[in-house]
Amino acid sequence: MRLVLASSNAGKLAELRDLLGEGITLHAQSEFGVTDAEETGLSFIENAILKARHAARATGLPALGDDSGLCVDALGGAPGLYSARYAGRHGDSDANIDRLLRELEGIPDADRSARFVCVLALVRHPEDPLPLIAEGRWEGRILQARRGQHGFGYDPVFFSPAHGCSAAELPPDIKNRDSHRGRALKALRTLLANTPGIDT
Ligand SMILES: O=P(O)(O)OP(=O)(O)OP(=O)(O)OC[C@H]1O[C@@H](n2cnc3c(O)ncnc32)[C@H](O)[C@@H]1O
Ligand SMILES: [Mg+2]
Repeated sequence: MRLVLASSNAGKLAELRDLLGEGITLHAQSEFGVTDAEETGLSFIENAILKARHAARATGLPALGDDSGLCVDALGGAPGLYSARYAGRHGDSDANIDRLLRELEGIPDADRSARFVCVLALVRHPEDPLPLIAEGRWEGRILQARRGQHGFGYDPVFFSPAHGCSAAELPPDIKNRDSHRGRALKALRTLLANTPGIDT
């Protein structure tokens, strides 16, 4: 199955390519010159569907949208949907992390709980009335300072109690097994296996 990934995030593309494996050939939307969709949704689900439909329309291929983000309890769930542009410039992870650490200054570890959320939406064509939707979450807390070199985005400040380290200290295969994206993709694979008419 050929699929276009409705994302311009290289970190996501690398992880989803590893996770999808051989059955599915994943094309980055940039290969078709597709520009980013306007993320006007008020939920991760709406944005994931909107991105997938946009890429399916532009390429004529089935499309996979990934809308994800970091939700911090002490910030009422922020940065959430706005994780990519939390500091004002889209995709500037360093500035985003700096702002996050500033907002949490003085907050003790016990009150820095957070979770990563990833929603995947697969549409067979732009008007698909039944997109396949899968969600994954990863519970953790925000560190006081960056740790680790792996991954992307907020990984250096996301501490996973289940692993005893930050997401950026995890080797890619362990992160892919246990992360919000890994969990969402596992759920999507189950949906795909039980959906007639989609060959993977
Ligand atoms: O919309 P697309 O083109 O997919 O790319 P994007 O980077 O804008 O992606 P989102 O709108 O879904 O925003 C996701 C934000 O959450 C962050 N994020 C998502 N998954 C992450 C992960 O596994 N590790 C660290 N940060 C992550 C990422 O850095 C972005 O800042
Ligand atoms: Mg985005």
